[in-house]
Amino acid sequence: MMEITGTGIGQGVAVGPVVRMAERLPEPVDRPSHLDPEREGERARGSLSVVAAELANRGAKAGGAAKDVLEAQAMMAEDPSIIDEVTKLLATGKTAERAVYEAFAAYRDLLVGMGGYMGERAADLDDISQRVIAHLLKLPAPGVPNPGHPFVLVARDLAPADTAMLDLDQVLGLVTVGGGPTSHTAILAREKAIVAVVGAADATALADGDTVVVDAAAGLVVSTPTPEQLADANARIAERAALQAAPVTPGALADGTPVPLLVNLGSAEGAVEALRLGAEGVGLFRTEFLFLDHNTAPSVRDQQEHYTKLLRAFAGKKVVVRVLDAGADKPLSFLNAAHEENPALGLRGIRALRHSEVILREQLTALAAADAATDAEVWVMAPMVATVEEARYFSALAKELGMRVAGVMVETPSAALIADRVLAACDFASIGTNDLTQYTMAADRLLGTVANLQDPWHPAVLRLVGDVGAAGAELGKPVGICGEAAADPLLAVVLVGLGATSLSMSPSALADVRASLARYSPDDAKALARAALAAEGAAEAKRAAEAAASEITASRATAS
Ligand SMILES: C=C(OP(=O)(O)O)C(=O)O
Ligand SMILES: [Mg+2]
Repeated sequence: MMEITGTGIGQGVAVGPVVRMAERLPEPVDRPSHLDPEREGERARGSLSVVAAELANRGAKAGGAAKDVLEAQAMMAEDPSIIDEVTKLLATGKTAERAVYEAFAAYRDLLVGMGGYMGERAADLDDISQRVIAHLLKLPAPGVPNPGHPFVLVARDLAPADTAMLDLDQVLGLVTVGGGPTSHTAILAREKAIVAVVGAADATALADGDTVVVDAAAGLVVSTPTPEQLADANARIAERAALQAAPVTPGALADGTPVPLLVNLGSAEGAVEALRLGAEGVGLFRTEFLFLDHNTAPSVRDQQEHYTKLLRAFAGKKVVVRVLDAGADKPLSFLNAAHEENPALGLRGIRALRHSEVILREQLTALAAADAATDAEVWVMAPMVATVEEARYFSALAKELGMRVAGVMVETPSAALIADRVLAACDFASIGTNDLTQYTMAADRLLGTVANLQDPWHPAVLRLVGDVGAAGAELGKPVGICGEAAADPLLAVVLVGLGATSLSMSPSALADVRASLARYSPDDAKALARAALAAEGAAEAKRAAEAAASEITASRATAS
């Protein structure tokens, strides 16, 4: 038995055999081959066609959009001009591995030079090149493995594209060595309800085939568990399944005070599942995920189409759309391609949009058009606001372009500290606890090494949330929470006690948070908030809230 600690994502538990993600291959050494070019040519062509067949096969199995992508990749692997280039390189005495590497690299540079749609295919070529070289070297193909049975994926880290493509029938759980709790890998894992532990530095010790229990609620990975641990994990899996099957009701405290439960979405695709789980609307639509792999600004028409699809799905419900949040962990080259030493403190969010106002205007125009054509209640908000002047600027522009309700995200300590003035300049605030924690604690949300500091339970963060809540109550303006903190069932109650009027989270967290809110009255929530606020640190705040919660439950048990 071995226990590995990390940051758990969500409350789930998974049990299964480990399959490790193969590391990226090193560049093949440029040394003369000891085979003749004909023999090397046979090796290269053989591996190219095996990889092409594999990709086509995977495409056929996957269906949908993945099928088109994989089939296009399969064709690239057997492109005659690539094979010609490889043959030419082999004639100079290179090995098949090196020739494949160089031919794909040259083709890749050509595509990058063309830019636009062609440029975007460069990463696909890298992937093929890696696969062919792996086949030549008889090594496992890099990327997400496909062992043909359900497994727990262990990886150094996962690209957002890899996370987005995971086959959830096969991947029971995810353990990454790197990554913080609010990295986008973690956010996507949460959105897809993958049981995950990230920032598990010692996960490098896990080997293929080891049975592990991934306990996200405890932030633990247990390898070769005891029979008792296994039985306990399986019982918890069954318990959670029962909770997920409980009836979906609107979010409310024990006395019936409504706390609307909204969802964070990155694309319209998640709408059906979110509604099934009881989403009362969308509290954060992250528009940048639609455009992360584009290197030009999306057209107004394309955007309008995306937004219309989303708004239609949520007809009659509130949908809060965030304008593009580029920079730092969400790079968008068309908004800011400049190198920055500290991108989290750089030209990002509303700052980048102001710098390229035409992109912001186009986005608001597309959104207003989608709003006019549908029946959802659309609110729009700006990310990374740090000044009252930015709030005023955004609100005025949004209204000028036809939006009815415009607000800001409170993600910087400055916006929280003068929330009364920020809120006076717009219609609502939505607290992004991921960035607010990053900036309050001065701890990069992408860095596993400082993950222990990225804890929204920290009383410094909670105090800022309380300040925003108080300003909202004073001005009669809504204060939502859309950072991952809202997905923690007990912290959600604390946030309501601090003045949050709605909570937005990944759909997979709705059932846990709904059940938790229903256990406490508004006064209870305030008591939990007071207990957490008075603590010394994050861990103490959590323990204080847990103690206050137990007391409330105990006093209720004696009263009844
Ligand atoms: C919700 C937030 O925005 P994102 O995670 O997309 O930066 C946040 O910062 O809490
Ligand atoms: Mg943010």
